[in-house]
Amino acid sequence: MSFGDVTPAGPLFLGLDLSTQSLKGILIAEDSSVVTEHSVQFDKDLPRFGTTNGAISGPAEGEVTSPVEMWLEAIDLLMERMKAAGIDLSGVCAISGSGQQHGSVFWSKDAESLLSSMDPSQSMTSQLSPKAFSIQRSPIWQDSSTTKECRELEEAIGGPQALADLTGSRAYERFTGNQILRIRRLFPEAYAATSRISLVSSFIPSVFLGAIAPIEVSDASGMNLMDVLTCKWDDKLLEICGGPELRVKLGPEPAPGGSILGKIGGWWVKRWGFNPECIIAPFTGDNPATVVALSTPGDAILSLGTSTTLLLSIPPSDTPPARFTTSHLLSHPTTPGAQIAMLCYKNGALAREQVRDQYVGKDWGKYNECVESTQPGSGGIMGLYFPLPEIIPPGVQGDFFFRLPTSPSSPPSPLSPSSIPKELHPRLILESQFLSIKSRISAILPPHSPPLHRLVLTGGGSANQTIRQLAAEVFGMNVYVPESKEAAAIGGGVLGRFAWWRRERQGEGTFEEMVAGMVEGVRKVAEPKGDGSVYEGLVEGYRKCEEMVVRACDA
Ligand SMILES: Nc1ncnc2c1ncn2[C@@H]1O[C@H](COP(=O)(O)OP(=O)(O)O)[C@@H](O)[C@H]1O
Ligand SMILES: O=C(CO)[C@@H](O)[C@H](O)COP(=O)(O)O
Repeated sequence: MSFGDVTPAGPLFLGLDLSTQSLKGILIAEDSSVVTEHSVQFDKDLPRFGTTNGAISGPAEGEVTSPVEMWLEAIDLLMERMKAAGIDLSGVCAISGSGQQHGSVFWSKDAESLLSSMDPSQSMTSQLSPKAFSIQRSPIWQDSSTTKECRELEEAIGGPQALADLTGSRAYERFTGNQILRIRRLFPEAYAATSRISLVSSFIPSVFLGAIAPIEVSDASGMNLMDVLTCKWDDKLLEICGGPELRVKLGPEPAPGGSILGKIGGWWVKRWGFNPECIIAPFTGDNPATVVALSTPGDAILSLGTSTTLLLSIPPSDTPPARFTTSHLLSHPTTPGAQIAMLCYKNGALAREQVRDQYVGKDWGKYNECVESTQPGSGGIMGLYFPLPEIIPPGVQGDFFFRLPTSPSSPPSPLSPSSIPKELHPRLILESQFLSIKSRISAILPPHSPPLHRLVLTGGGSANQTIRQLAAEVFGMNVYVPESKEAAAIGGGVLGRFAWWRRERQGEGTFEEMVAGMVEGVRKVAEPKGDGSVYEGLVEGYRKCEEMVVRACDA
């Protein structure tokens, strides 16, 4: 939806989400209602980069990158599309947003001068790329090439639990500190030529500011470089991953959400008609931004984008929450002392899409018919699908099928893929993906937490009513969705609004005070039928199948 040459009066806030497959731009009003949405799909709209679902695999084993020039060109194109839709950007008071987590951008020594002197008659892409970057293809979260670096980091810091206690996570291949360690080892010249390193979430505000922005606290939690409780860089981790020069390359200590990084650069005012008083606030990771947009105490948020990600808000407490080697704890983007518990799966929407294409054709309608024509529990068959090396459980890859035993003391029996009826696969992947999450939720909830009472879905897959209904059945919760499935971009708009709202109050006020009394922007779309006993009874069976998959992959 977009307005012609009439843009609503009143302050507007632009939220951007630079995710794996696309760049989304959402304009929201002061009450966080959506005014207009636009997007750029990387594969379809920018085919010259040759990405598949926004990424390039290889050449090294496990290597997955995205061209930074593609991200720049997507921003240029998004602005063109918003202008063509008649959006008057002079009403935008603040810009913030989100980026896919863990991805890294390596700026060259010419970057700052190039950023600060862009000619409004030229595109950003033509002026910044490739000269502003010492590495042209940015490692992203789907990369799994840094297992060796992960083990080195854990050993140097005292083991996976010690690293999780310090940073909120054990070492993960996609986490930026391990990516930096690998780049420093394999491409020392490029590393030496790097003046600054950004996350995707600090890369975007840099181009709006015309200067390199600091990394934001919540997204910094996805690097294995920051103390998750103090929100400061940890010198020992920096030394291990990037040497004595890394602190300079990372810039200042991570910036909290709701702060003001500066005003928009002159290039944006002259080329696109932004108000010179428009402020730029720190962007955050797409998942923390989703929490900003949707989180209400007692809600579980499930993002069904390229990654499947479960998010739980953890309020401030006198005792820091436990950290685990099987999940993530992130600092909260807007509330000091609060955190976010996160489970993240690499085989999310693309795995579901692959099952759709392989067994029912490129048609979500047919996919849904298969789900609805098969029974809950799939007649005792379990299917686990990991086309990419998975994060949870770590390192497993391939498709695995089992028949659950009738006796709880017996193990599941492996089945051959050829024995599985084609029409069962759409249900099998949804049930196993959701059962994996269901089997882990209670472990990541802080002790004495109130029971979760709602599941809020977002991301591309949340548009699918069949998936919504199956989620309600598996989790035994009422399912809600926001006005737009682009919660990360909306969260970005809300972050910009928060920075603007605080400036209006001379820097005073909390995020909770700002959102208090706001209309909740979610609606109920599904509720569980029956007593949910089918899926409660399948959790242990799922766990046994997963254990067999881990053993088979370790063999
Ligand atoms: N009707 C649908 N049913 C299930 N999945 C869908 C549907 N529509 C889109 N998707 C999935 O949504 C994914 C894109 O989600 P999105 O949240 O935009 O991704 P990201 O933000 O990670 O780039 C696609 O990979 C696609 O498979
Ligand atoms: O790695 C993670 C979180 O740890 C992923 O959630 C990325 O942040 C990608 O996000 P999407 O493209 O799936 O939105």
